[in-house]
Amino acid sequence: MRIDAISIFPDYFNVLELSLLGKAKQSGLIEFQAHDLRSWTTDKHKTVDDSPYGGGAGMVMKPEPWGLAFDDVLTPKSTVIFTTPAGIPFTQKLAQELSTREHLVFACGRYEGIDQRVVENARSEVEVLEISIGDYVLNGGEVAALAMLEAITRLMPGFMGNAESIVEESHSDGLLEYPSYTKPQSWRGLEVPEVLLSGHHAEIEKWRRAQSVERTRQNRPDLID
Ligand SMILES: Nc1c(O)cccc1[N+](=O)[O-]
Repeated sequence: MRIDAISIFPDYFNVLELSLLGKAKQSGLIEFQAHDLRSWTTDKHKTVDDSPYGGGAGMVMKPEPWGLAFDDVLTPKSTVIFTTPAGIPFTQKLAQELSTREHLVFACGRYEGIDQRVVENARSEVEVLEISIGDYVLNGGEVAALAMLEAITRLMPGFMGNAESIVEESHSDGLLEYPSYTKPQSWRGLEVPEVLLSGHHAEIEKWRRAQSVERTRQNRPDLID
């Protein structure tokens, strides 16, 4: 998979070198490049924003630099992801779907967002998704892109050393993950649940399933229809 990220703060993505993603890049599983949107400005001040039509607070990202950036970066097989609070919810299911795409382009807005014509223009050429990671306010789309990048790339075949580890995770089966324990067996007077020491795999699976359902009921009743 090829992944590009376009931002006025491309250094945000340097952190990817530290993680498994760095190894995936080295192994050739993923090609990643972050781009500075200002590379596509044409004035000496490298202007990327202007005041909003219709008035209102803040500034809006101008369409021209984005259009020139997409002209250079997009291919017919690209999927453009605008990270925005106004987007569809990012879910494990969506991460799974996006993990099979050939080329992802993350468009990271700042200020009050990107001129909507940038989305419309891109949509006339390639697949475009406006995606949100949650109902809270960030200063820009870079952090959201990093979260999505991690959730998507770790699902790619060959990315995680132990493929099983991505099977039993929260949200992989619509439920939250069961609680986990490791050595020591007793810690500050707190014991590991007996069933986990029994070696009885059927009973352990039954207990874990019940724990997942109970944890989901407590923390995410919306996931249980
Ligand atoms: N929530 C938010 C934001 O405030 C700014 C950019 C992207 C997002 N998001 O993806 O959720």
